[in-house]
Amino acid sequence: MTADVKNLISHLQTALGDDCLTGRKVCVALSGGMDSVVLLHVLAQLRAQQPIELSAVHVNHGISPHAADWAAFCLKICRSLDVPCQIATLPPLESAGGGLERAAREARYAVFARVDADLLCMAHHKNDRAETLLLNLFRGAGPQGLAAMPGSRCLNGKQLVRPFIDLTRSDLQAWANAQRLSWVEDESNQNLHFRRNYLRHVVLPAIGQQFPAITTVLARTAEQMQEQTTLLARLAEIDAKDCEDEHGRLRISQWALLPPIAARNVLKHRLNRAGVHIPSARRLEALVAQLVDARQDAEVFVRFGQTGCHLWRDRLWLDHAMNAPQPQAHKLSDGVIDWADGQLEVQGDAQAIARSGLVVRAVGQGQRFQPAGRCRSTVTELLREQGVPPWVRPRWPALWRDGQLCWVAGLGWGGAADDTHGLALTWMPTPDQII
Ligand SMILES: Nc1ncnc2c1ncn2[C@@H]1O[C@H](COP(=O)(O)OP(=O)(O)OP(=O)(O)O)[C@@H](O)[C@H]1O
Repeated sequence: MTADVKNLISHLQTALGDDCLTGRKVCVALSGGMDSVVLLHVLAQLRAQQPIELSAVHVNHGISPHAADWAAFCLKICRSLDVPCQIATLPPLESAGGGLERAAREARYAVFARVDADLLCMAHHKNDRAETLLLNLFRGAGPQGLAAMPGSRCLNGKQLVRPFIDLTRSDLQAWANAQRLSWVEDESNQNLHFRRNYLRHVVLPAIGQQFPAITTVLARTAEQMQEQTTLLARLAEIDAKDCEDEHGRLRISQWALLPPIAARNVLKHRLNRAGVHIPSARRLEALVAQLVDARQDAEVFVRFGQTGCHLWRDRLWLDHAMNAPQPQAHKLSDGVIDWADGQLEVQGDAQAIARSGLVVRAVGQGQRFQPAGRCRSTVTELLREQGVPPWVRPRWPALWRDGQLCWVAGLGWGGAADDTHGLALTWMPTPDQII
Protein backbone atom coordinates (compact mmCIF):
# COMPACT_ATOMS: atom_id res chain seq x y z
CA MET A 1 0.00 0.00 0.00
CA THR A 2 1.09 3.59 -0.46
CA ALA A 3 1.57 5.05 2.94
CA ASP A 4 -0.04 8.44 2.38
CA VAL A 5 -1.86 10.18 5.17
CA LYS A 6 -5.37 9.56 3.90
CA ASN A 7 -4.73 5.87 3.41
CA LEU A 8 -3.33 5.40 6.88
CA ILE A 9 -6.21 7.25 8.51
CA SER A 10 -8.84 5.28 6.62
CA HIS A 11 -6.94 2.09 7.43
CA LEU A 12 -7.09 3.04 11.08
CA GLN A 13 -10.80 3.86 10.91
CA THR A 14 -11.54 0.47 9.39
CA ALA A 15 -9.31 -1.36 11.87
CA LEU A 16 -10.84 0.41 14.86
CA GLY A 17 -14.45 0.14 13.68
CA ASP A 18 -15.35 3.51 12.23
CA ASP A 19 -18.86 4.10 13.59
CA CYS A 20 -18.17 3.13 17.19
CA LEU A 21 -15.15 5.43 17.65
CA THR A 22 -16.93 8.73 18.20
CA GLY A 23 -16.76 9.96 21.78
CA ARG A 24 -14.71 6.99 22.93
CA LYS A 25 -11.57 7.04 25.05
CA VAL A 26 -8.66 5.89 22.89
CA CYS A 27 -5.24 5.41 24.51
CA VAL A 28 -1.99 4.80 22.61
CA ALA A 29 0.67 2.54 24.13
CA LEU A 30 3.60 4.81 23.32
CA SER A 31 7.10 3.38 23.57
CA GLY A 32 8.65 6.36 21.75
CA GLY A 33 9.79 4.05 18.92
CA MET A 34 8.87 4.71 15.31
CA ASP A 35 5.77 2.50 15.13
CA SER A 36 3.95 3.88 18.12
CA VAL A 37 4.98 7.46 17.24
CA VAL A 38 3.32 6.94 13.83
CA LEU A 39 0.25 5.52 15.57
CA LEU A 40 0.04 8.54 17.87
CA HIS A 41 0.28 10.96 14.95
CA VAL A 42 -2.30 9.14 12.85
CA LEU A 43 -4.72 9.04 15.77
CA ALA A 44 -4.12 12.73 16.45
CA GLN A 45 -5.02 13.43 12.80
CA LEU A 46 -8.08 11.23 13.08
CA ARG A 47 -9.13 13.22 16.16
CA ALA A 48 -9.26 16.32 13.95
CA GLN A 49 -11.95 14.59 11.85
CA GLN A 50 -13.86 12.72 14.50
CA PRO A 51 -14.37 13.49 18.20
CA ILE A 52 -12.33 10.93 20.14
CA GLU A 53 -10.81 11.34 23.59
CA LEU A 54 -7.18 10.61 22.83
CA SER A 55 -4.48 9.90 25.43
CA ALA A 56 -1.17 8.03 25.66
CA VAL A 57 0.60 5.85 28.19
CA HIS A 58 4.34 5.24 28.36
CA VAL A 59 5.81 2.58 30.62
CA ASN A 60 9.23 3.44 31.98
CA HIS A 61 10.87 0.13 32.89
CA GLY A 62 14.08 1.85 33.95
CA ILE A 63 16.10 -0.91 32.23
CA SER A 64 17.93 1.15 29.59
CA PRO A 65 20.31 3.93 30.70
CA HIS A 66 18.21 6.09 28.32
CA ALA A 67 14.86 5.21 29.91
CA ALA A 68 14.34 8.68 31.40
CA ASP A 69 15.09 10.32 28.02
CA TRP A 70 12.48 8.14 26.31
CA ALA A 71 9.88 9.11 28.89
CA ALA A 72 10.77 12.79 28.42
CA PHE A 73 10.54 12.37 24.64
CA CYS A 74 7.05 10.80 24.92
CA LEU A 75 5.89 13.69 27.12
CA LYS A 76 7.29 16.17 24.61
CA ILE A 77 5.56 14.79 21.50
CA CYS A 78 2.31 14.33 23.39
CA ARG A 79 2.48 17.94 24.56
CA SER A 80 3.12 19.11 20.99
CA LEU A 81 0.01 17.21 19.83
CA ASP A 82 -2.05 18.24 22.86
CA VAL A 83 -2.51 14.63 23.97
CA PRO A 84 -2.52 13.87 27.72
CA CYS A 85 0.26 11.40 28.50
CA GLN A 86 0.67 9.18 31.53
CA ILE A 87 4.16 7.94 32.42
CA ALA A 88 4.09 4.76 34.50
CA THR A 89 7.48 4.35 36.18
CA LEU A 90 7.94 0.77 37.35
CA PRO A 91 10.15 -0.54 40.16
CA PRO A 92 13.20 -2.62 39.11
CA LEU A 93 12.14 -5.92 37.57
CA GLU A 94 12.78 -9.40 38.81
CA SER A 95 12.81 -11.78 35.87
CA ALA A 96 11.38 -14.70 37.95
CA GLY A 97 12.96 -17.31 35.69
CA GLY A 98 11.12 -16.30 32.50
CA GLY A 99 13.67 -13.74 31.33
CA LEU A 100 13.74 -9.99 31.61
CA GLU A 101 11.91 -9.45 28.31
CA ARG A 102 8.92 -11.47 29.42
CA ALA A 103 8.86 -9.90 32.89
CA ALA A 104 8.90 -6.43 31.27
CA ARG A 105 6.09 -7.39 28.90
CA GLU A 106 3.95 -8.75 31.73
CA ALA A 107 4.54 -5.62 33.80
CA ARG A 108 3.64 -3.47 30.77
CA TYR A 109 0.38 -5.29 30.12
CA ALA A 110 -0.50 -4.98 33.81
CA VAL A 111 -0.21 -1.19 33.40
CA PHE A 112 -2.28 -1.28 30.18
CA ALA A 113 -4.95 -3.33 31.97
CA ARG A 114 -5.43 -0.47 34.45
CA VAL A 115 -5.57 2.37 31.89
CA ASP A 116 -8.87 4.24 31.84
CA ALA A 117 -9.87 3.81 28.16
CA ASP A 118 -12.29 2.02 25.85
CA LEU A 119 -9.59 1.16 23.33
CA LEU A 120 -5.92 0.57 24.07
CA CYS A 121 -4.02 0.81 20.77
CA MET A 122 -0.67 -0.86 20.22
CA ALA A 123 1.52 -0.33 17.16
CA HIS A 124 2.45 -3.96 16.37
CA HIS A 125 2.64 -4.62 12.64
CA LYS A 126 2.90 -7.56 10.23
CA ASN A 127 6.65 -8.01 10.77
CA ASP A 128 6.17 -8.16 14.54
CA ARG A 129 3.50 -10.79 14.00
CA ALA A 130 5.74 -12.93 11.78
CA GLU A 131 8.57 -12.71 14.34
CA THR A 132 6.26 -13.66 17.20
CA LEU A 133 4.88 -16.62 15.27
CA LEU A 134 8.41 -17.93 14.67
CA LEU A 135 9.47 -17.34 18.27
CA ASN A 136 6.44 -19.30 19.48
CA LEU A 137 7.00 -22.03 16.88
CA PHE A 138 10.58 -22.50 18.09
CA ARG A 139 9.40 -22.97 21.67
CA GLY A 140 6.89 -25.64 20.59
CA ALA A 141 3.68 -23.63 20.89
CA GLY A 142 0.28 -24.88 19.68
CA PRO A 143 -2.37 -23.01 17.67
CA GLN A 144 -2.85 -20.39 20.40
CA GLY A 145 0.82 -19.35 20.31
CA LEU A 146 0.95 -19.50 16.52
CA ALA A 147 -2.09 -17.23 16.29
CA ALA A 148 0.43 -14.61 17.49
CA MET A 149 -0.95 -11.13 18.10
CA PRO A 150 -4.60 -11.02 17.14
CA GLY A 151 -5.78 -7.69 15.71
CA SER A 152 -8.00 -7.23 18.71
CA ARG A 153 -8.78 -8.86 22.03
CA CYS A 154 -10.31 -8.04 25.42
CA LEU A 155 -8.13 -6.64 28.15
CA ASN A 156 -9.72 -6.12 31.52
CA GLY A 157 -13.02 -4.73 30.23
CA LYS A 158 -11.52 -2.72 27.39
CA GLN A 159 -10.48 -3.62 23.86
CA LEU A 160 -6.78 -4.02 23.05
CA VAL A 161 -6.41 -3.26 19.33
CA ARG A 162 -3.51 -3.44 16.89
CA PRO A 163 -4.70 -1.33 13.97
CA PHE A 164 -1.36 -1.71 12.08
CA ILE A 165 -1.28 -5.50 12.19
CA ASP A 166 -1.88 -5.71 8.39
CA LEU A 167 0.82 -3.17 7.53
CA THR A 168 4.54 -3.80 7.25
CA ARG A 169 7.33 -2.03 9.04
CA SER A 170 8.31 -0.39 5.73
CA ASP A 171 4.76 1.00 5.25
CA LEU A 172 5.12 2.76 8.60
CA GLN A 173 8.69 3.81 7.88
CA ALA A 174 7.60 5.41 4.59
CA TRP A 175 4.86 7.33 6.39
CA ALA A 176 7.17 8.44 9.18
CA ASN A 177 9.71 9.71 6.62
CA ALA A 178 7.07 11.48 4.54
CA GLN A 179 5.78 13.23 7.68
CA ARG A 180 9.34 13.99 8.88
CA LEU A 181 8.62 12.47 12.26
CA SER A 182 11.25 11.93 14.90
CA TRP A 183 11.37 9.04 17.36
CA VAL A 184 13.78 7.32 19.72
CA GLU A 185 15.86 4.30 18.75
CA ASP A 186 16.09 1.57 21.35
CA GLU A 187 19.76 0.50 21.18
CA SER A 188 18.80 -3.00 22.41
CA ASN A 189 16.92 -3.58 19.11
CA GLN A 190 20.32 -4.23 17.49
CA ASN A 191 21.47 -6.71 20.13
CA LEU A 192 21.53 -10.14 18.45
CA HIS A 193 21.60 -11.93 21.81
CA PHE A 194 17.87 -11.24 22.02
CA ARG A 195 16.06 -13.93 20.06
CA ARG A 196 13.58 -11.56 18.44
CA ASN A 197 16.41 -9.40 17.12
CA TYR A 198 18.22 -12.46 15.81
CA LEU A 199 15.10 -13.50 13.89
CA ARG A 200 14.56 -9.94 12.63
CA HIS A 201 18.09 -9.19 11.49
CA VAL A 202 19.47 -12.64 10.57
CA VAL A 203 16.89 -15.39 10.11
CA LEU A 204 14.03 -13.62 8.31
CA PRO A 205 16.24 -11.79 5.80
CA ALA A 206 17.96 -15.12 5.00
CA ILE A 207 14.62 -16.91 4.48
CA GLY A 208 13.42 -13.90 2.47
CA GLN A 209 16.11 -14.58 -0.15
CA GLN A 210 14.23 -17.72 -1.22
CA PHE A 211 10.73 -16.81 0.03
CA PRO A 212 10.27 -13.09 -0.63
CA ALA A 213 6.69 -13.04 0.71
CA ILE A 214 7.63 -14.74 3.99
CA THR A 215 6.29 -11.97 6.26
CA THR A 216 2.91 -11.95 4.58
CA VAL A 217 2.74 -15.74 4.47
CA LEU A 218 3.53 -16.06 8.18
CA ALA A 219 0.94 -13.41 9.00
CA ARG A 220 -1.60 -15.43 7.00
CA THR A 221 -0.71 -18.57 8.95
CA ALA A 222 -1.20 -16.62 12.17
CA GLU A 223 -4.61 -15.53 10.91
CA GLN A 224 -5.61 -19.13 10.20
CA MET A 225 -4.36 -20.24 13.60
CA GLN A 226 -6.47 -17.50 15.12
CA GLU A 227 -9.52 -19.08 13.49
CA GLN A 228 -8.56 -22.54 14.76
CA THR A 229 -8.09 -21.13 18.25
CA THR A 230 -11.54 -19.57 18.17
CA LEU A 231 -13.05 -22.91 17.16
CA LEU A 232 -11.11 -24.75 19.89
CA ALA A 233 -12.40 -22.23 22.44
CA ARG A 234 -15.97 -22.90 21.31
CA LEU A 235 -15.43 -26.62 21.57
CA ALA A 236 -13.92 -26.18 25.04
CA GLU A 237 -17.03 -24.34 26.23
CA ILE A 238 -19.29 -27.09 24.86
CA ASP A 239 -17.24 -29.77 26.67
CA ALA A 240 -17.06 -27.69 29.84
CA LYS A 241 -20.87 -27.54 30.10
CA ASP A 242 -20.95 -31.16 31.29
CA CYS A 243 -18.69 -30.48 34.26
CA GLU A 244 -19.68 -26.98 35.42
CA ASP A 245 -21.24 -26.11 38.76
CA GLU A 246 -24.06 -23.57 39.09
CA HIS A 247 -21.51 -20.70 38.93
CA GLY A 248 -19.97 -21.99 35.69
CA ARG A 249 -16.82 -23.27 37.47
CA LEU A 250 -15.30 -26.62 36.62
CA ARG A 251 -15.95 -29.52 39.00
CA ILE A 252 -12.50 -31.01 38.64
CA SER A 253 -13.62 -34.56 39.49
CA GLN A 254 -16.08 -34.41 36.57
CA TRP A 255 -13.66 -32.60 34.27
CA ALA A 256 -11.21 -35.49 34.85
CA LEU A 257 -13.72 -37.86 33.24
CA LEU A 258 -13.52 -36.08 29.87
CA PRO A 259 -11.40 -37.76 27.16
CA PRO A 260 -7.80 -36.57 27.81
CA ILE A 261 -7.59 -34.48 24.65
CA ALA A 262 -10.84 -32.67 25.51
CA ALA A 263 -9.82 -32.24 29.17
CA ARG A 264 -6.58 -30.57 28.10
CA ASN A 265 -8.39 -28.29 25.69
CA VAL A 266 -10.92 -27.22 28.35
CA LEU A 267 -8.22 -26.52 30.92
CA LYS A 268 -6.04 -24.60 28.47
CA HIS A 269 -8.99 -22.51 27.37
CA ARG A 270 -10.11 -21.70 30.92
CA LEU A 271 -6.57 -20.76 32.02
CA ASN A 272 -6.16 -18.61 28.95
CA ARG A 273 -9.46 -16.87 29.49
CA ALA A 274 -8.32 -16.07 33.04
CA GLY A 275 -5.15 -14.46 31.63
CA VAL A 276 -2.77 -17.16 32.92
CA HIS A 277 0.35 -17.52 30.83
CA ILE A 278 1.01 -21.23 30.28
CA PRO A 279 4.80 -21.56 30.11
CA SER A 280 4.97 -24.85 28.18
CA ALA A 281 3.01 -27.92 27.12
CA ARG A 282 5.03 -29.93 29.69
CA ARG A 283 3.90 -27.76 32.60
CA LEU A 284 0.30 -28.00 31.46
CA GLU A 285 0.68 -31.76 31.13
CA ALA A 286 2.03 -31.92 34.69
CA LEU A 287 -1.01 -30.03 35.99
CA VAL A 288 -3.43 -32.24 34.02
CA ALA A 289 -1.77 -35.41 35.36
CA GLN A 290 -1.94 -34.20 38.98
CA LEU A 291 -5.55 -33.10 38.67
CA VAL A 292 -6.67 -36.32 37.02
CA ASP A 293 -4.99 -38.42 39.72
CA ALA A 294 -6.18 -36.32 42.65
CA ARG A 295 -8.89 -37.47 45.01
CA GLN A 296 -11.84 -35.12 45.35
CA ASP A 297 -10.64 -33.77 48.73
CA ALA A 298 -6.99 -33.49 47.66
CA GLU A 299 -5.02 -30.24 47.54
CA VAL A 300 -2.72 -29.77 44.56
CA PHE A 301 -0.54 -26.78 43.74
CA VAL A 302 1.18 -25.93 40.46
CA ARG A 303 2.97 -22.66 39.75
CA PHE A 304 2.55 -20.96 36.35
CA GLY A 305 4.87 -17.95 36.31
CA GLN A 306 3.30 -15.33 38.58
CA THR A 307 0.15 -17.37 39.18
CA GLY A 308 -0.44 -20.27 41.54
CA CYS A 309 -3.06 -22.88 40.54
CA HIS A 310 -4.59 -24.65 43.55
CA LEU A 311 -6.96 -27.58 43.52
CA TRP A 312 -9.12 -27.07 46.59
CA ARG A 313 -12.62 -28.33 47.32
CA ASP A 314 -12.83 -29.90 43.84
CA ARG A 315 -12.32 -26.55 42.08
CA LEU A 316 -9.25 -24.94 40.49
CA TRP A 317 -8.40 -21.62 42.18
CA LEU A 318 -5.96 -19.07 40.81
CA ASP A 319 -3.72 -17.10 43.13
CA HIS A 320 -2.40 -14.01 41.35
CA ALA A 321 -1.09 -12.48 44.59
CA MET A 322 1.28 -15.40 45.20
CA ASN A 323 4.39 -13.35 44.47
CA ALA A 324 3.07 -10.03 45.75
CA PRO A 325 5.27 -8.70 48.58
CA GLN A 326 3.94 -9.67 52.02
CA PRO A 327 2.19 -6.59 53.41
CA GLN A 328 4.39 -5.08 56.12
CA ALA A 329 3.11 -4.25 59.58
CA HIS A 330 2.27 -0.59 59.81
CA LYS A 331 0.38 1.80 62.06
CA LEU A 332 -3.32 2.07 61.31
CA SER A 333 -4.36 5.18 59.44
CA ASP A 334 -7.52 6.67 58.00
CA GLY A 335 -8.27 5.76 54.35
CA VAL A 336 -8.00 2.74 52.08
CA ILE A 337 -5.17 0.25 52.63
CA ASP A 338 -4.20 -2.02 49.70
CA TRP A 339 -3.72 -5.61 50.81
CA ALA A 340 -2.68 -8.76 48.92
CA ASP A 341 -6.24 -10.06 48.64
CA GLY A 342 -8.33 -6.93 48.83
CA GLN A 343 -8.64 -3.48 50.34
CA LEU A 344 -9.32 -2.38 53.88
CA GLU A 345 -11.21 0.87 54.33
CA VAL A 346 -10.66 2.60 57.65
CA GLN A 347 -12.96 5.41 58.76
CA GLY A 348 -12.69 7.21 62.07
CA ASP A 349 -11.31 10.14 63.95
CA ALA A 350 -7.62 10.56 63.02
CA GLN A 351 -6.55 11.33 66.61
CA ALA A 352 -8.50 8.39 68.03
CA ILE A 353 -6.86 6.13 65.44
CA ALA A 354 -3.40 7.43 66.37
CA ARG A 355 -4.15 6.95 70.12
CA SER A 356 -5.51 3.41 69.57
CA GLY A 357 -2.00 1.96 69.12
CA LEU A 358 -3.45 -0.42 66.53
CA VAL A 359 -1.17 -1.92 63.90
CA VAL A 360 -2.23 -3.62 60.63
CA ARG A 361 -0.45 -6.89 60.09
CA ALA A 362 -1.09 -10.29 58.48
CA VAL A 363 -2.72 -12.76 60.80
CA GLY A 364 0.07 -15.34 60.39
CA GLN A 365 -0.08 -18.96 61.52
CA GLY A 366 -1.44 -20.61 64.66
CA GLN A 367 -3.06 -17.58 66.31
CA ARG A 368 -6.03 -18.13 68.59
CA PHE A 369 -8.93 -15.68 68.52
CA GLN A 370 -12.41 -15.27 69.95
CA PRO A 371 -14.71 -13.18 67.75
CA ALA A 372 -17.58 -11.47 69.59
CA GLY A 373 -20.32 -14.00 70.44
CA ARG A 374 -18.35 -17.04 69.24
CA CYS A 375 -16.12 -19.73 70.71
CA ARG A 376 -12.39 -19.25 70.93
CA SER A 377 -10.57 -21.13 68.21
CA THR A 378 -7.58 -20.85 65.89
CA VAL A 379 -7.86 -18.16 63.25
CA THR A 380 -7.08 -20.84 60.66
CA GLU A 381 -10.15 -22.81 61.71
CA LEU A 382 -12.38 -19.71 61.86
CA LEU A 383 -11.27 -18.58 58.40
CA ARG A 384 -11.70 -22.11 57.04
CA GLU A 385 -15.33 -21.97 58.17
CA GLN A 386 -15.69 -18.69 56.27
CA GLY A 387 -14.44 -20.40 53.06
CA VAL A 388 -11.09 -18.55 52.98
CA PRO A 389 -8.63 -20.77 51.04
CA PRO A 390 -5.63 -22.17 52.96
CA TRP A 391 -2.96 -20.27 50.99
CA VAL A 392 -4.69 -16.95 51.68
CA ARG A 393 -5.18 -17.44 55.44
CA PRO A 394 -1.63 -16.65 56.67
CA ARG A 395 -1.59 -13.33 54.78
CA TRP A 396 -5.14 -12.37 55.82
CA PRO A 397 -5.31 -8.82 57.31
CA ALA A 398 -5.74 -8.21 61.02
CA LEU A 399 -5.34 -5.45 63.60
CA TRP A 400 -2.96 -5.94 66.50
CA ARG A 401 -2.11 -4.02 69.65
CA ASP A 402 0.98 -4.83 71.73
CA GLY A 403 1.27 -8.19 69.94
CA GLN A 404 -2.35 -9.12 70.74
CA LEU A 405 -4.90 -9.85 68.02
CA CYS A 406 -7.86 -7.40 68.18
CA TRP A 407 -9.67 -7.59 64.86
CA VAL A 408 -9.62 -9.98 61.90
CA ALA A 409 -11.05 -9.20 58.46
CA GLY A 410 -14.29 -11.12 57.95
CA LEU A 411 -14.45 -12.09 61.66
CA GLY A 412 -14.61 -8.64 63.28
CA TRP A 413 -13.52 -7.47 66.75
CA GLY A 414 -12.68 -9.87 69.53
CA GLY A 415 -9.71 -11.24 71.38
CA ALA A 416 -7.77 -8.45 73.09
CA ALA A 417 -10.04 -5.64 71.81
CA ASP A 418 -11.56 -3.76 74.71
CA ASP A 419 -12.54 -0.73 72.63
CA THR A 420 -13.32 -0.23 68.92
CA HIS A 421 -12.13 3.41 69.11
CA GLY A 422 -15.19 4.49 67.08
CA LEU A 423 -13.66 2.88 64.00
CA ALA A 424 -15.62 1.70 60.98
CA LEU A 425 -13.64 -1.00 59.18
CA THR A 426 -14.73 -2.37 55.83
CA TRP A 427 -12.91 -5.30 54.27
CA MET A 428 -13.39 -5.51 50.48
CA PRO A 429 -11.87 -8.82 49.35
CA THR A 430 -10.80 -9.32 45.73
CA PRO A 431 -13.29 -11.79 44.22
CA ASP A 432 -11.97 -15.35 44.16
CA GLN A 433 -10.85 -16.48 40.73
CA ILE A 434 -11.96 -20.04 40.13
CA ILE A 435 -11.90 -21.38 36.60
N1 LIG B 1 7.54 1.04 27.25
C1 LIG B 1 6.39 1.06 26.55
N2 LIG B 1 5.40 1.90 26.89
C2 LIG B 1 4.24 1.92 26.22
N3 LIG B 1 3.98 1.12 25.16
C3 LIG B 1 4.93 0.27 24.77
C4 LIG B 1 6.19 0.20 25.43
N4 LIG B 1 6.94 -0.74 24.81
C5 LIG B 1 6.19 -1.23 23.81
N5 LIG B 1 4.98 -0.62 23.77
C6 LIG B 1 3.88 -0.90 22.82
O1 LIG B 1 4.06 -2.20 22.31
C7 LIG B 1 4.28 -2.14 20.91
C8 LIG B 1 5.27 -3.18 20.47
O2 LIG B 1 6.39 -3.17 21.30
P1 LIG B 1 7.83 -3.38 20.75
O3 LIG B 1 8.70 -3.62 21.91
O4 LIG B 1 7.78 -4.37 19.64
O5 LIG B 1 8.01 -1.95 20.13
P2 LIG B 1 9.26 -0.98 20.11
O6 LIG B 1 10.19 -1.43 19.05
O7 LIG B 1 9.82 -0.76 21.48
O8 LIG B 1 8.55 0.40 19.72
P3 LIG B 1 7.71 0.76 18.46
O9 LIG B 1 6.89 -0.47 18.11
O10 LIG B 1 6.87 1.91 18.91
O11 LIG B 1 8.71 1.11 17.37
C9 LIG B 1 4.74 -0.72 20.65
O12 LIG B 1 4.47 -0.35 19.33
C10 LIG B 1 3.92 0.05 21.63
O13 LIG B 1 2.59 0.25 21.17
